[in-house]
Parts: sequence; C-alpha cells; structure tokens
Amino acid sequence: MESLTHSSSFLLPNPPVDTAALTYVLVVLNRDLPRFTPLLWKNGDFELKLLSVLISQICICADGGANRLYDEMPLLFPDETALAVRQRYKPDLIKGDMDSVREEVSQFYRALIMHLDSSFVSLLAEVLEIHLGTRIVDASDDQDTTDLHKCIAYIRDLPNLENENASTCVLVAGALGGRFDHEVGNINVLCHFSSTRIVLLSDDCLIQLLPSSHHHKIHIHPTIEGPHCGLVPISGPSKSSTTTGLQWNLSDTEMRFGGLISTSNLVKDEIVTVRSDSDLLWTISLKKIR
Ligand SMILES: Nc1ncnc2c1ncn2[C@@H]1O[C@H](COP(=O)(O)OP(=O)(O)OP(=O)(O)O)[C@@H](O)[C@H]1O
Ligand SMILES: Cc1ncc(C[n+]2csc(CCO)c2C)c(N)n1
Repeated sequence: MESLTHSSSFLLPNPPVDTAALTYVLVVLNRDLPRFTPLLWKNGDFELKLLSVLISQICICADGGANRLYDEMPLLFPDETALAVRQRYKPDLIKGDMDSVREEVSQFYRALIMHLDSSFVSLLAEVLEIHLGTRIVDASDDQDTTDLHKCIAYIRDLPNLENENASTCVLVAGALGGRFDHEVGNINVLCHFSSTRIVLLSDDCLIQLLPSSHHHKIHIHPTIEGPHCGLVPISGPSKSSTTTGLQWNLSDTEMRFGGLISTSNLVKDEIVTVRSDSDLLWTISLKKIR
C-alpha cells in the first residue's frame, strides 16, 4: 500500500522548500480568523500574488468568510491602514449561498483591483488579461450543501488543478469553534472529498482525514504543534489500527464510537505513522506562540 506524507510546515514562519511540493489553496470560513492566517497567504505580496495566479495558488471566502477577512485581517496589522491590509489580502473568489456576506464587503472586493506599483506586473496583467477583482459566485440555489462544500467542489473542478488532486492541499481557516452543526458539517466535507487533501484549522488545533486507502507518515513540528493529539474512526468502526510515535500507540487495535477512540493522546516522536482499515481523523493541538 502506498504511503502519504503529511506536514504542517505551512504554519512555519519560514517554511522549508519541500512545502512547495504542494499547491496550497486557502478557504476562509465565517468563524474567528486564526491569527496565523497571513502566514497561509503565501501570496500576500502582490507581485508574488500575480505570479501565483499563474501557479494556481488562490484564496476563496465561503460566503460570510469574506466578512471575517474584511473585519479581522486589519486587526492583525494595527500599524497599517485597513485599506492597505484589505488590498493586500484580497480573495480571488467569494462563493456560497450569500446569506451572510455583507453587501458592502462583496462590493468592496468585487471593485478592488489590486494596487500595482510595478510596471512589469501591470504590463503582464494587461497582456494576460488577468482580471484582478474578486469573483462572486452566488450558489443560493443549492440549499443541501454547505458553503465550504461548494468551495471545495469549485477547487476540485478547477481546470488547472484537476489532474493534481494529490498535490493540492486545501487549508481551511476558521473551521472550528462556535456552532457544533457547522463543525460537524466541516468534518463531513473531509469525508465527502476524501481524496482531496484538506486541513481544517483554528487557532487551537488542526484536523485532517487519513484515508484507509493509504498508510500515513506525519511529520511533527514541535515548535508549532502538539503534544496533544487524537485519532478518531470517523466513518464507522475500525477493526485494526496501528501507530508509532505516540505516547499510547495502537497495535492492531479496534476503535469505535461507544468503545475505544484515541483522544488525549500525546505525540512522542517527530514522525508519527498510522495505518488503519478505516478512515481516521487526525487531530493535533496548535501552539499559541508562533
Ligand atoms: N461557528 C462555526 N464553526 C465552524 N464553521 C463555521 C461556523 N460558522 C460558519 N462556519 C463555516 O463557514 C461557512 C460559511 O458560513 P456562513 O455563516 O456564511 O454559512 P451559512 O450558510 O450562512 O450558515 P447558516 O445559514 O447555517 O447560519 C459555513 O459553510 C461553515 O463551513
Ligand atoms: C436534511 C437537511 N437538513 C438541513 C438542510 C439545510 N441545509 C443544509 S446545507 C444548507 C446550506 C447552508 O449554506 C442548508 C440550508 C437540508 N437541506 N437538508
């Protein structure tokens, strides 16, 4: 069976080069904006941003997630004007049923053409006819899937990412805390799009799916994450799960809700390995100091 490698190196202030092996897409949800969100925005610099349009790194707001970006991103940069911050962190797309995003916010981003200082960049944009204002996609006709689901479906179907599902990683900011129905809905999105790498993030922890189709090798970065972690059989009972690198390892162990699930575990090594006959959620705490 093939092995998948996982790493939270996207949260490091200076990510190692191997982070670039994945194409990251950021989705901002309608929940407190994690304070590390600017770090996830590899393309916060507008020149890089333009280049990154060409390599498909994008930021999408799920409906009311745009309000969070508009209201809360400037608070993370108290020495700058709100306008300067909003210009730098402009979403490429706002998608959802549009019952939460405020009109002034969608109007602001729709009209926002990135401020271009570099004549080379503006010329390139002109030649390539790149539209720099935010696209707004109203998907209010679908009341059966969540806004996050709609955003992931959009990413999965992007023509230039279609054949690169395995090397695309969607980082979802603001996925946890607050309403439990939303949290469960977000976890359900991990299960629905199980072949897409998706990481749910809050200030406190991250959650991702470890599909049973693969063995898993998780690189732990102790400066930013751990030690608390958990493994949860999310799609039904697991007859056999085996791990290394944890304080309480599983060894061909059965897990199910109502029986044993692995919560309040601790990472011990810098590499954790997991294999299971059932899809598991991996969760690890994130450190406050970053
Ligand atoms: N409290 C929360 N916890 C976790 N995720 C959330 C929370 N609130 C919103 N989200 C996420 O942000 C997305 C956009 O939120 P938004 O409030 O715009 O959704 P909504 O469709 O208006 O929700 P609802 O109509 O149920 O209030 C949701 O699809 C969900 O993924
Ligand atoms: C059985 C069932 N339960 C809840 C909803 C409602 N719902 C689920 S996702 C969504 C869109 C939220 O942006 C809405 C309104 C439904 N359709 N079917």
